[in-house]
Amino acid sequence: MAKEAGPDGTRSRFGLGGGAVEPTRTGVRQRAAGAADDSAEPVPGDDPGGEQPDRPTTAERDDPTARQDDPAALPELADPGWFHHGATFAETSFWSVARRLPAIIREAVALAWGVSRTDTLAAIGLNILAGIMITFGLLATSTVLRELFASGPTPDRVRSAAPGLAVAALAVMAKGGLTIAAGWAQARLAPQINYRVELRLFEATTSVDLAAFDDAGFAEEMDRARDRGMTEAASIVDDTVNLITGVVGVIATAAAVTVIQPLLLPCLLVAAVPSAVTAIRIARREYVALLARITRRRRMWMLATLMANRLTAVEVRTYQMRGFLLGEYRRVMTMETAAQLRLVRSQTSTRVGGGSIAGLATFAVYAVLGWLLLAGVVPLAAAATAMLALQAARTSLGNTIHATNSLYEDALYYRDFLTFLDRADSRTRSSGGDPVAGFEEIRVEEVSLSYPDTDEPAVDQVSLTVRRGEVIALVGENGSGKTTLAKLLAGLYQPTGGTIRWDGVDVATLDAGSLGANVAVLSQDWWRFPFTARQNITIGRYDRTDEAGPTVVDAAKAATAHEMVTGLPHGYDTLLDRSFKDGHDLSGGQWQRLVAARGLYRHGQLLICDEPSAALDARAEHALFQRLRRQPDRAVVLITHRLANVRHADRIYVLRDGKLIEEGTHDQLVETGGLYRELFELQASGYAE
Ligand SMILES: Nc1ncnc2c1ncn2[C@@H]1O[C@H](COP(=O)(O)OP(=O)(O)OP(=O)(O)O)[C@@H](O)[C@H]1O
Repeated sequence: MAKEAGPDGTRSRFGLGGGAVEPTRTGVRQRAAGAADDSAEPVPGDDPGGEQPDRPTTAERDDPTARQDDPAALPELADPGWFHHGATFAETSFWSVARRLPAIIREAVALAWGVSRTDTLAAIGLNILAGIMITFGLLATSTVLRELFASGPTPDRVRSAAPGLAVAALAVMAKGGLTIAAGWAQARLAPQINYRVELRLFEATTSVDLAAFDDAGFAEEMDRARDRGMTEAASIVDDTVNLITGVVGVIATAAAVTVIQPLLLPCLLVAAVPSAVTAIRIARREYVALLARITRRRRMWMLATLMANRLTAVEVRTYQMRGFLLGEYRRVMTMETAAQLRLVRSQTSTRVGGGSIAGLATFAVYAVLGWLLLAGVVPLAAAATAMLALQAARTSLGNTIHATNSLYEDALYYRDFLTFLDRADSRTRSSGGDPVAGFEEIRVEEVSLSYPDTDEPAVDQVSLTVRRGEVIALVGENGSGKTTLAKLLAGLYQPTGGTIRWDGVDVATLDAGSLGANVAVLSQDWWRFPFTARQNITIGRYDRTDEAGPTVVDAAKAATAHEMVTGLPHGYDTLLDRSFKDGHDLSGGQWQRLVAARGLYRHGQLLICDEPSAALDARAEHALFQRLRRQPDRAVVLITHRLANVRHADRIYVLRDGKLIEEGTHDQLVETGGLYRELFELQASGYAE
């Protein structure tokens, strides 16, 4: 564990904290003085290079600045989330790899078969044929040597060796040609697999329930699947073909060796085992180390994105955050680099140990061969061919071990991808349920929602009614639950309590897709989609073919975006992304007009507007709210802190701490007195003064 001074010259926690540095079976862990012994916590398997996250002491947790200057002290990174992967450690032993290998190979072949049968057959079949050529070549070489070492005049010996020589040359040529053809098929598989797998990942990420994104574990798994898991699909197929090629090579040479001298076969195996064990240990360490470092790596990516991003560039400069961000980055990097150095050190010692044993084994093999030669058990020509065969076998064995090693390692990452897909599937609402064409009335009955890992519900037993043709408003202070309630109404979240009914039918029994098709949301957290202005408006109904709903221009006009868009260099076809050539950007308010146009173009029967005018100027805001007035064919749910805009709502619901505390028209609520009146008068007083 690194104990040296940090980049800013301060001493590490181990020098300052007064706690004991506690060696564990798996490395070194800090035990703070007076802190409870945490040795009861699970310490998974064999940790490469002592990869244990440091945990903050109670005092450090209470005072986040306590370890501020300490490069090894990153309390936020001490999240022991990776302990959840404890089971993985148990599954990475040598024997469990050996047991899992057939299943991995089956999976890889099925993956390849799924994208192209021809290429799969060619990649495997041609490599097997190439292997057979090795046996032919070796046996022909043996014949050639036997003829050459025979007694008689040289020209006669050469003449007798010529047919064998021709067969050996043909075998080499055939092997070369077959290997190239197999390589072509193998190379063709990779892009096809990548295409299939990437598509599968994004099909999953775009279909999971929104709630999954509130779960940090899910986000981490998604990052792991994207970062490594997804890209390993093509690798495991590649590794499998290489493994098959290697095994075929070993069998081919073993067959030749058996013909020459069967006693040499066990020697081959003895020489292979140490290398195989070493390679698998190294792969295992690498993977386990990555698991342990994943939180830190995500933190680094996040910081890297903040420092190299056009969207954050302004704030980074205006708040002069450069020093802070670089400091944070250095702190994480210091830990990350130390972890990598520890890994490299432990990998090297494993390699040294394994390499020495492998060297001894090879020496033993050559000694046995020499003894057989001296004892006259094998003639010279056979011994010479055996040397060649052993050399070829060693190469094939080396390739086999390398392929096994890569296959095993890549399969661990690929399993992350598969695990993520399973997790995503379990968090995706299954399609089905009754289709829904619209509604007359939506009833929210005693609905609650608690976010994961929170104590208080964000929405707490709320009941309300939205009817077609009405405008209702949700009002309340920050964090009172308005947006959460709106997301529940939009079907983006499933209530953790209570029921939402569309015309008396529980939405849980309705088809989620057709329910969503009736909803349009002008979200508070809108995104600047890097497409053209037209696409930015139509993206919410990109496949609309009928005349239902406004045209692009009508929607843009209603949102006071039309003139702004026509003023762009290419009008509606202007690309709104400055990071591409001819790309353009808009002001915050201009973007919000476009977002409003997007919502109006979508033409949902239920239109939810969450702070739709926060960035709009007075004229644009006025125009937008005129448009959001009562319309017979749809219901509008308005969320805004500008209470003047909700005066005309049919009903105003006032929320506090997730609970519904007031309900009525503007006049009724002002008349009754309460939070609404207080907030309204506060705003009105600003204008009156
Ligand atoms: N994704 C989330 N995960 C966990 N808690 C959340 C999440 N989103 C919101 N919350 C919490 O739920 C509560 C209600 O948040 P919500 O966004 O619904 O409030 P709001 O009334 O819309 O606030 P504002 O007026 O600031 O937009 C808050 O305490 C907030 O911290």
